[in-house]
Amino acid sequence: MASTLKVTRLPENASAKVCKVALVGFGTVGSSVARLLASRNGELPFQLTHVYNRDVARKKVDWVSSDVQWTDTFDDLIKSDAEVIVELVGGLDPAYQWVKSALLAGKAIVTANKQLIAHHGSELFALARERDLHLGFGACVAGGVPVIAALQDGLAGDRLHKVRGILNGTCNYILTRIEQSGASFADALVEAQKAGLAEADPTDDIEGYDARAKLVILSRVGLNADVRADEVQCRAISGVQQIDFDYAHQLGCTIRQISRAEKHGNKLYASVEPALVPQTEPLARVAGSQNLLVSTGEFGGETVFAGFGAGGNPTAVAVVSDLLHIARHKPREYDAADPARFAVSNDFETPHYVRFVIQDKPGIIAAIANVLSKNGINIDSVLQKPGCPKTELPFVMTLETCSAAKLDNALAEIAKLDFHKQAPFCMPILK
Ligand SMILES: NC(=O)C1=CN([C@@H]2O[C@H](COP(=O)(O)OP(=O)(O)OC[C@H]3O[C@@H](n4cnc5c(N)ncnc54)[C@H](OP(=O)(O)O)[C@@H]3O)[C@@H](O)[C@H]2O)C=CC1
Ligand SMILES: N[C@@H](CC=O)C(=O)O
Repeated sequence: MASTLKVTRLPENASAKVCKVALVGFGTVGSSVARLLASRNGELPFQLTHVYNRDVARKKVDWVSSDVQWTDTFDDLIKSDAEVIVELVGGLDPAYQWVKSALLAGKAIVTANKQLIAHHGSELFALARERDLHLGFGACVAGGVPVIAALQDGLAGDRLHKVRGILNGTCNYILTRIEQSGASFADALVEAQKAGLAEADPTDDIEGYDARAKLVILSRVGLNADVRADEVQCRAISGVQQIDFDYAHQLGCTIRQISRAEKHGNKLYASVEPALVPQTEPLARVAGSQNLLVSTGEFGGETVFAGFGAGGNPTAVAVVSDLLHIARHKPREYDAADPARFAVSNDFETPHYVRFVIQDKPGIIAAIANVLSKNGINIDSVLQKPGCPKTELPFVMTLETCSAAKLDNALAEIAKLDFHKQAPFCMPILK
């Protein structure tokens, strides 16, 4: 059956049909949305009516139409005739209260706030549904890459059971800068902040909380699994050192922050952590602030989505696309069915990479091997770069497939041995 393509054109007197939009937050994304709307003035059916920000006077710019009202009183928006409130402030407080009060006042919402949707999505979707209002959140995951729409609509015909991806542009930027030019972690983070990629508090990026919120949203939308963010284990990328890239390359791999969720029976296996990725995988070729998501379905197999996952302009595209969706469509049910509650585990079975930094002496490998073997874990290889100082010697063991929980137990015991100069650093190796 041929599929149909609906082409929407604005009528000549488009102003009669414009949708009034108020922006909440005029930072990286908010100002990029305003810029995009100004640049496409006349092409898009929107009129920007308000810009809200704290201490708004310092935010004013001359390229925004003089009709726009700049305010630092949120209530002005609630009382206004704006039909859509675009929340681009971030965080839970006061964004949650603002979005809720806007829905209660009959305003549609578009947000890029993944923490808000991960933590309060169920309640806000229910409220929007009850009031027949849109709640667009396409910008919450993967910036300009339309993964929410793709999982929700494009792949709705499949039964998805796994999503795996690079969901944080800041971490990917930092890791590729360390890998490609030997930049320090701190310098690469400052660059990511200057480029408008990082969260207001970059701990969210580095510790994995940003990617975790995105994974929770994807689990809900793609896997129909309802899990809480605090149930998903995160490990920071700050433990990754230049030497890990050297060893990873020797193993035919690179290192990326990987977010993954897999349904097995009534359990959702989920984690966000740095991992070794074989160079042959599409995930290994993702550079800078790009994101990539691989979804796996029972019928359609693997589907890959990639593009810029952070930054003002790509995210503004996702926001404006949600606005267009609102302008073009009636509100619709977000969930075909409410997602089911899943127990969460991080106990993936994978091969692992463990880096030790030790004060050298005889018997170290034997001592480590002894603990591993007691825990039923098999060593695959031992790598040691020549020429490192014996007083602070880094070497790596790769381990055959074993449970993450079993390895954690073994490493807790190994960490008590007396030769460590740094705590052992462990990453899964993706299969
Ligand atoms: N940057 C990106 O690449 C992406 C960001 N997002 C999400 O978009 C949202 C906005 O991010 P981004 O634009 O980068 O963040 P910014 O920090 O650049 O912008 C946030 C804006 O909101 C204002 N603001 C923050 N808190 C308050 C408050 N309590 N009252 C009034 N104004 C407030 C800030 O004002 P002030 O200047 O005073 O701090 C700032 O202008 C976040 O939810 C983020 O996770 C999503 C995808 C990509
Ligand atoms: N800080 C986030 C911004 C986009 O969501 C990231 O780096 O991916």
